[in-house]
Amino acid sequence: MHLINNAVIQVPEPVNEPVYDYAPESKEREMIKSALSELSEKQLDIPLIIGGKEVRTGKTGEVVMPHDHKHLMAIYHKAGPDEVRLAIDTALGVQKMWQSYRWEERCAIFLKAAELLSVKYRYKINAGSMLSTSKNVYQAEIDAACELIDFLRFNVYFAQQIYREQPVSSKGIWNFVQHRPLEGFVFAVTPFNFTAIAGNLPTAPAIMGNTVVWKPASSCVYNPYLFMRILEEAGLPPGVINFVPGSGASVGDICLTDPNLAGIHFTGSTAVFQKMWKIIGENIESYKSYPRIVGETGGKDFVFVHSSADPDQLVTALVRGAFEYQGQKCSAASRAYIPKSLWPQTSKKLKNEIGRIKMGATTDFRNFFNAVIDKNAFDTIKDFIDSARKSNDSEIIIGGGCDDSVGYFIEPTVILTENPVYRTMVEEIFGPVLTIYVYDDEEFEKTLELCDSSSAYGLTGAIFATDRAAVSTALAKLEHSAGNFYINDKPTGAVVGQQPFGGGRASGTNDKAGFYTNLMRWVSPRTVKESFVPPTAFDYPFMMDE
Ligand SMILES: NC(=O)c1ccc[n+]([C@@H]2O[C@H](COP(=O)([O-])OP(=O)(O)OC[C@H]3O[C@@H](n4cnc5c(N)ncnc54)[C@H](O)[C@@H]3O)[C@@H](O)[C@H]2O)c1
Ligand SMILES: N[C@@H](CCC=O)C(=O)O
Repeated sequence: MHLINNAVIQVPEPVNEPVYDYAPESKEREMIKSALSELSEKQLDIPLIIGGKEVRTGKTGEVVMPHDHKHLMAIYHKAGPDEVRLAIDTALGVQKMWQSYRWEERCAIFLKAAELLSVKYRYKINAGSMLSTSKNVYQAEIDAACELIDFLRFNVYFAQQIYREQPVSSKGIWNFVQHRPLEGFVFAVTPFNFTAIAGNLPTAPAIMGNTVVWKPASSCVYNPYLFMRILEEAGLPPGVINFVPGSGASVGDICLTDPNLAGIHFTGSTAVFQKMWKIIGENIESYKSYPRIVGETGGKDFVFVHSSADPDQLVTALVRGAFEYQGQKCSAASRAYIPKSLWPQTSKKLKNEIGRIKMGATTDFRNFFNAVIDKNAFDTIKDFIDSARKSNDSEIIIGGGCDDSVGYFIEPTVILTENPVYRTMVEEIFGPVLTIYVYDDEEFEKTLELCDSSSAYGLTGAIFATDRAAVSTALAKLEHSAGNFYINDKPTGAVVGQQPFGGGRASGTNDKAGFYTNLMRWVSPRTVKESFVPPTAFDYPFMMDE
């Protein structure tokens, strides 16, 4: 029995989790160092978790440190068809049980998980992120600890907001809307680059009462597994979220063609999302209800500069926006439009600043810059750099070096092009490569139009200008170019509850992660009308005898 009765309960007002700075001599620095040593020394054997039970298939993959790829951190078991079917059946089997929980009771579990992350597991999850995905301590802190905590606390709050929003009732009747979970299971498919996103995609539907099959990215299994254990410790009943690492297509094809598929919650590349959507389209007659399709995908994020911009602010934003986490953020600045008048001082300062970046392992806290995620990413990014080196359209003006002998290291790289549709100006690279196009100052508006039309994506973008009219023009001309638009700020680093995140065009369905609009996708509202004193005859008054 799950009953909290005789109380209108309110979830705590969320505030963003404070970000620790890990300064030398600080307590948190000491704690993270000790978590790093502990995790470096131990090898995990990561099972699937289905219905709360560990499942080991013997078909395994490896988790290595990207900045030291000979260092094995874990092996993980991969799901085969039988395990995927078991995970689906389990999710379906516990649906009634999970839906019998009052929403406040569900929320308590996720609030507890947030608190566990904040106080008990903060250093462990950050160390996991630093070692298994090569994030420096600050990047790990803002993601694996703070953003994930924020997702949990804010989503619970938004769930309450959704449940509270009710229609009016006229005299003699009482109307209400019940936000039912979806019928069937939700398939959560998560990317490698954010522990927070990996944690949010299965938990957002679960907060709204759904049960989930969760497939983490093969290059990011370690932290999702740690988080799965935290959810269990927080009291998540077995089977509500089923953790099934494995190959994308082999897990995906079974889940996507199951008649009980109620929705997909995806973040990853545009190509994979489009493939999934096609499979759903091809099978549309077979589902019990129309699957909700929610996907946040790739980007070709821009920094657009007006001649009135402050060069110091601009260069800092370019360095952070393009090169934090080695450019492996969907929001990373990967193309910039700079007016001729500002180019000489901007290019000089950019070279100086990038020259100060230290690259290496995440365990050395002086390194701003670490490795890219894996061999595939290394090869793809290197290929873009090699082809830019050969092309007549482009010139590598900073960086370009690649070395995978110890870790997957690619230098922060800047390409200059005179061709505004050169491939690195329009295609997503997902690595530390920024391409710059220098335009004539008087062609500001024309170049804004070019920025808007030249790439298929619409995720993030920024305008740098001190002239207010220029800001207004950019806001208007670039209205559909970015779902997250920044004025005099880098295009990365959205904070849950402050800048709801997501983009349109080829960048996704723009349901905005960490906002009530996303949670609305995981419910199917039922409207109920009760008549207190129903009429007892059909006649209208005008039909009465005079
Ligand atoms: N818009 C956003 O909010 C956002 C956030 C983070 C990352 N991203 C995007 O994610 C990409 C990088 O992440 P990635 O390399 O993990 O992306 P990816 O598309 O390679 O993989 C994402 C997930 O899809 C799975 N997958 C692959 N093929 C599949 C298939 N056929 N069926 C089902 N699942 C399949 C993968 O195993 C992984 O779990 C970039 O394009 C980036 O822009 C977008
Ligand atoms: N929300 C993050 C990006 C997530 C994608 O990788 C940001 O705003 O930088």
